[in-house]
Amino acid sequence: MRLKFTKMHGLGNDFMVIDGVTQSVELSPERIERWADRHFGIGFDQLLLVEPPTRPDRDFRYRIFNADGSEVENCGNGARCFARFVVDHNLIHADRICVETAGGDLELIIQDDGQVTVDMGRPRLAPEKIPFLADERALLYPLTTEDGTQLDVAAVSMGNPHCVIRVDSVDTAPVETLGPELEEHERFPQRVNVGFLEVVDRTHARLRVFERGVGETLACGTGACAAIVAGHINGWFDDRVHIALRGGTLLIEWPGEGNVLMTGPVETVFEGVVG
Ligand SMILES: N[C@@H](CCC[C@H](N)C(=O)O)C(=O)O
Repeated sequence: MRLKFTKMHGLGNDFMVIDGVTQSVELSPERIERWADRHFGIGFDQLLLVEPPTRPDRDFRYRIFNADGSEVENCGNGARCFARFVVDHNLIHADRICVETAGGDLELIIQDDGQVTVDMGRPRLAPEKIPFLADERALLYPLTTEDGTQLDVAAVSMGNPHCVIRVDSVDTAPVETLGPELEEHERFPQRVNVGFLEVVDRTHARLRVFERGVGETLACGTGACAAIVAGHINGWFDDRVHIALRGGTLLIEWPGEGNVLMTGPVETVFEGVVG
């Protein structure tokens, strides 16, 4: 099987993007894990697969696989790359693209300056929708770590699950230790992406994310949306927030209800063929 792919990134969160509309694609978790390897493979955080839609009101089906081979529901930085990819590969001629994902529908809007805005849909806050084990919905939940420390965390689904912890500084946040521990915490039955959020002021934030199935990445789009939603419901943010991730900055807009909008850049790195 010789397969054409494109290497892309959104703020350093990098992707192998495959056109599954004009090519027949056979994937397995082992093959994805091998390709994701940064020494023996192509190297990426997620593999994005473009497929024909299963519904007439959608342009494409957008599938996402983490570097560990697991298929997941949503990827925000990937959605921006997806929009650029389908236009550059002449799979569609439009600047507004509707896609279905396992985590819900998204609308992708290509701006005149090349940035892409993604309508990420509504955040889900009910514990059973995340999923998160809790008796009732709360703004912050007490969560006990292995060493008995009690943290206050927010739990948000942007189609995929996120745990958000407010920290004084992302520079000293225990991402490498607490990230993997909370990713597997028993109260998140489908594992979770763990965000460490520093509130700079009401319109600026900093964030590091330990992603489920990958490890710490340079940026996480759904993680940025989840962090701003968590901060907004707790009264820390206004409706438009610039959020700085390790690889660059996203604009997140959410007025406290309805859909979350995320705007940011996209880069194509190279085209390749894998055998
Ligand atoms: N990098 C992504 C999120 C990718 C999926 C995530 N690791 C998960 O397992 O849910 C983004 O930009 O949103």
